[in-house]
Amino acid sequence: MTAPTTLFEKIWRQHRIVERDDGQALLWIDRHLCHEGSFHAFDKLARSGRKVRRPDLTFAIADHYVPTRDRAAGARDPEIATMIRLLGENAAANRVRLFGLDDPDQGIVHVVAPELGLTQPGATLVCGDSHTSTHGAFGALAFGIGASEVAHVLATQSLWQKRPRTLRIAVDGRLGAHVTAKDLILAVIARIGADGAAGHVVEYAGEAVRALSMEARMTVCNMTIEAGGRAGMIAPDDTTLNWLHGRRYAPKGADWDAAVADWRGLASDPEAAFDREVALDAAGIAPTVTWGTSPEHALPVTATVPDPSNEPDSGRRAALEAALSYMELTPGTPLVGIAVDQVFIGSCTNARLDDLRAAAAVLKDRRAAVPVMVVPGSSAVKRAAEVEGLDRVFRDAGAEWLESGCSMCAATNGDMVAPGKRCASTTNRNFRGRQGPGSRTHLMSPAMAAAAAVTGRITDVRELA
Ligand SMILES: CC(C)[C@H](C(=O)O)[C@@H](O)C(=O)O
Ligand code: SF4
Repeated sequence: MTAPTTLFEKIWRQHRIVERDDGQALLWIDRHLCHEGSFHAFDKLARSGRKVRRPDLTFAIADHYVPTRDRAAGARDPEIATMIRLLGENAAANRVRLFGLDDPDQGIVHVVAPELGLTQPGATLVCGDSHTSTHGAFGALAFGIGASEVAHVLATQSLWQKRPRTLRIAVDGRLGAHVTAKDLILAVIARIGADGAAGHVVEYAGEAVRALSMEARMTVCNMTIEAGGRAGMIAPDDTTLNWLHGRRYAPKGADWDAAVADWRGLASDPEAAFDREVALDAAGIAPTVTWGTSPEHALPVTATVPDPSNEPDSGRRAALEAALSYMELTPGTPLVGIAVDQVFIGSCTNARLDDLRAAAAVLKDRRAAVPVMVVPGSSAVKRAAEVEGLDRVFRDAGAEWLESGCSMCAATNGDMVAPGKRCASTTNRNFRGRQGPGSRTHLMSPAMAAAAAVTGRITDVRELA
């Protein structure tokens, strides 16, 4: 009898080329995704006279710098245009498949790779981007890496990694009406803290997680990094296999059957031990929004802005005070009713088809009271949404329907929230200045962001008449 093992351990062992006594292992990497930020690594590779070792396992996708308006004109800002051009040049020089600005499959790397079937159960997948944790939703071991690691993977298709610890987060019971994966993960982060999963690979389990769609699972795994986690993962099941079947890069025919036979074994054994376990009750989770400048500053929308004077630890008290002052909020103010200047529906967290459907369901036959940008997660999501008429719903509500990319999530392409303005956003980070210098961000689900659009205030979508 072999000892019971976790899903993480199974993938780790299958990819380990060597493991040293200090816990560092050299891992084989099945998929490497690159966006515009990878130019440093390509430079390093070129300077050492090397080429990409496995161009067939490397994919380049333009997302952070792409314009969301008037795309045919390209990026106007020369520095931004250079970033997009460099990705294309580096991909071409290394015979790497590029999904560039004009590609019908362009989109945010963490939306596009799953859509194309590049993300597969049991695989190791890396990208020079922290939200690579998204891909763990398929039962892959997927994590973000730094620039020198990107260069290492480009050159060798392998990577040294320190063995992480394991944390299982079990969410049992059922989520209530209008309570989504975004609320679930914000509630998790509020509970364990922005560094609560540091050094750990998180496996999400439990009835509420099993009930989530693939899109929703990606939302959960995406934000694992906001709890400091190395990676997030969910064991593959019928939901995963049904979603993946028939996608462009998914195995076909007999290869599919063989892959499925392997993937069916990818679950933590019932007796497998985790370094830590956390349990939550889904029924206790309300629509959740952030009030501060860290994703852990999240509360049920029915709550009030916290009072730092209740915090006994002086360091933490000062941090809360600073967050409130940046956000220009007063302790005790109900979250419901806080006026927002604009709404952003987009990002690798919440701009898949399901997310756009949820936002459109709220905006249907209503008008937005504030400016709203809707940026689909990929060009394919955009087309699919248009087939369903979601673009009409958004436009009729007065929202802008734009081209896919990271856009106002990190404001790298120039789409920004103006200083001092408050944005209800479906993104994953509410750091100071994240959506532009001086911007104020409230994270929430697509349905909640749509509700905020309708009233111009933070609104409990369950109460929207
Ligand atoms: C630019 C990129 C490296 C960065 C990340 O690592 O996540 C970005 O995608 C973000 O969301 O902040
Ligand atoms: S959408 Fe936002 S979080 Fe996702 S990769 Fe782009 S900038 Fe990062």
